[in-house]
Amino acid sequence: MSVALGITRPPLVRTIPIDHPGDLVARLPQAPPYAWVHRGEGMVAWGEAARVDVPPGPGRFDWARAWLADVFGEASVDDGVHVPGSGPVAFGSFTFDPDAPGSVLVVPRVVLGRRNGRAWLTTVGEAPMELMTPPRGPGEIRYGDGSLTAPQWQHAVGRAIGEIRSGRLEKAVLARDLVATAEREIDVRLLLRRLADAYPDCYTFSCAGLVGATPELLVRHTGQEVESLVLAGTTYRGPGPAEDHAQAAALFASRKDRYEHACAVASVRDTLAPLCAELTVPDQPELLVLPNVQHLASRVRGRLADGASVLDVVAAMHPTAAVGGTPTGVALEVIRELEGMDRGGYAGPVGWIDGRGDGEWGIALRCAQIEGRRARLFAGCGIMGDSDPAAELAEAQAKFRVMRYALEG
Ligand SMILES: C=C(O[C@H]1C=CC=C(C(=O)O)[C@@H]1O)C(=O)O
Repeated sequence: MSVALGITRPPLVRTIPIDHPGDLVARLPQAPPYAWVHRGEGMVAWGEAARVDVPPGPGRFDWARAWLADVFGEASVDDGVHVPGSGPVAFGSFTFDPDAPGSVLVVPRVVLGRRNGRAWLTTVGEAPMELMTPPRGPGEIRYGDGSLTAPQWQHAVGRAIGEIRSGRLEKAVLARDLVATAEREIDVRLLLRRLADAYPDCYTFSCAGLVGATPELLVRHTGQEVESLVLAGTTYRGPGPAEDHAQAAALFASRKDRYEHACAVASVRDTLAPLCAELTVPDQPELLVLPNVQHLASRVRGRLADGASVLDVVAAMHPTAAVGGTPTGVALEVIRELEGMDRGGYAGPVGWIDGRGDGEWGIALRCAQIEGRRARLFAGCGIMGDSDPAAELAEAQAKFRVMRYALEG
């Protein structure tokens, strides 16, 4: 199963402390970038020491774990920093649908990281020379419908509402896609720059062409500690603080949004509880205010009962009700029946894992799959029995704003 590319064996993975790397995103050379950045900290990476397409199917996380054990296991590691993210690291993106192709793991050749003010540089084998050209804008962007037009999607939402009212399920998250075509090849570094600057409270990510700024942390794993930020229930930003406040108050008072949120929290609680010796789930959600929308948010914290890695936890948690629905199995059937598209990596787990099993994985939201001059943008909404299709469409448009801004500036 060994797939390391062009690296002498055993590959030497060396991590050294470094002084002030400055802005992480600004240090990316002209190579397909890997990134996980939150409030200026995290990691950026480039080059591919090893890469694998994870075979689709129900055993994909087990397969990924075995691959990682092989690749990390054969490395000779000299880690002078010893923090989560130092030493060998893999970035990964898993498709939403376990049966869809497109899940990938990559061990970059060079990683630049910063955590709690400490910075490091990891190299696998000889660090490649890379061009430090400034990113160029993509020029004019044209948008077209993806799998469904807006009216078709509203119709699908209406059908989901019918299924919910008939008692088949309680909640389904329906998404749609838009296709953007740029004048010139899209330089992902520019998108990362804009996302990290405009959405510092989100996790700006890039992995194998999947790029976005997600507010939803599926799981952070540090030693035995795990943390998840559950989001569901959305309203708009007002034009000023008073309107913002009124929108937020209406969100907290909305039965539909509170129940939608409760479903998402329950799905996370129920999957984490058997893995954890301790688990804290807040009674009430808090408010997460982002530049485009406001969300109901619950921070769930736990202490793992045994030595599960972050990927074990990801495998147990995906898909949460924030992107699938309740009950999960029926929601996935309804999504397949009504959405009319393959979600690809959208709403799937995206993040990184290190050799100790620590890592951070988000749910790939507010994102696009980039290929050359083309970007496929995704946005979805939690549908409940009392949802209004027009309001859900407007919510999806607000969520698209993140990637539209990344492309257009
Ligand atoms: C499915 C998405 O958002 C989820 C996360 C937060 C709030 C959501 C909502 O209110 O519908 C969704 O559950 C998306 O952004 O594509």
